[in-house]
Amino acid sequence: MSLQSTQSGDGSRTAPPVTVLGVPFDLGADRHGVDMGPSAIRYGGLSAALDAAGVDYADAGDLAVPTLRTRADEATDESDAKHLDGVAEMTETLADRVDRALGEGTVPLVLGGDHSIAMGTMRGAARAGPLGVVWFDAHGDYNTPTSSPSGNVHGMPLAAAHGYGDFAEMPWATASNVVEENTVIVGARSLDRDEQAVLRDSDMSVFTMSDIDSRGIGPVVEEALDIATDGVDGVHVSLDLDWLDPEDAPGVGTPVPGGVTYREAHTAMERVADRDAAESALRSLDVVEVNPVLDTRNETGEKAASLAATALGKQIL
Ligand SMILES: NC(=[NH2+])NCCC[C@H](N)C(=O)O
Ligand SMILES: [Mn+2]
Ligand SMILES: [Mn+2]
Repeated sequence: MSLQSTQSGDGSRTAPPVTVLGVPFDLGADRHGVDMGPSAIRYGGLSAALDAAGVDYADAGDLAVPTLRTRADEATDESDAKHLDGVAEMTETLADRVDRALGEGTVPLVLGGDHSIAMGTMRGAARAGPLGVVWFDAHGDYNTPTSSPSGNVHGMPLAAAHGYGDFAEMPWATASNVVEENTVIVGARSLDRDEQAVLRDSDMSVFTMSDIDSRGIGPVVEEALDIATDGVDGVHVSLDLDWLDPEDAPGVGTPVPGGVTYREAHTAMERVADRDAAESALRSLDVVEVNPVLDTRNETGEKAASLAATALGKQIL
């Protein structure tokens, strides 16, 4: 199976094609509406942006996953993490679909949905071999059912992928080829107390907003990519739209003031694209947490579309 981009006869690089997968999933979060994220990103100009980037893509439509709406009549489960059975079903479905997209020689671009969908993307992508992760997020998403203050699984996907804590007993949730040393969180500014302790002691790297303030977005993302790609042959990039400042991206369920600007986010995605052009580093990408119900005229959906295209090579000139 070839995951690498191909080298054309004249020596120029041809980027691998992209499979767009919508995952209208919201069982990992409290705020209704994030299930409409894939529609909002598509309506926000995704295909035009990918065309402008010269990306060869196919939109595979939306995956069939359970949602708050389809489960409205069901009693909520009593566990510390809400809707874990629904998350398990989504994870399995998405992992298989991502695996298939990779097997076809494409890079999956997964549109969320709340951030728990990254469990499925990483589980699928990691089947192809050891995987680094760059997690652009206001949050650490390193809670467990025991430590979570909310019980919302969108605050847990990184811990789940690593099989950390309670997740050690949930093999369905883990992505065993995700390498902890190659896992990097960028732009964190809202960490729960237990998350702080775990992240400090772990082999992961965390660049906070204050690192970005003092060093600048470009150098921070370059170092994050160095760490994530070191010794592995692919990275998963996960872009939570709440990474951006709520002034720039209001359509998210858990906004945190003090985030990166839209321009800084583009710079970050440009660095991802540059690294991919040089090293074929990008195995998979997900763009999550866009909630059009909370948005202003689909501003966040449009920005998500544009940022995704930039990560896949769209340039200004
Ligand atoms: N992907 C996200 N937006 N996660 C938000 C998590 C918020 C908080 N840390 C929690 O566990 O509930
Ligand atoms: Mn997140
Ligand atoms: Mn977040």
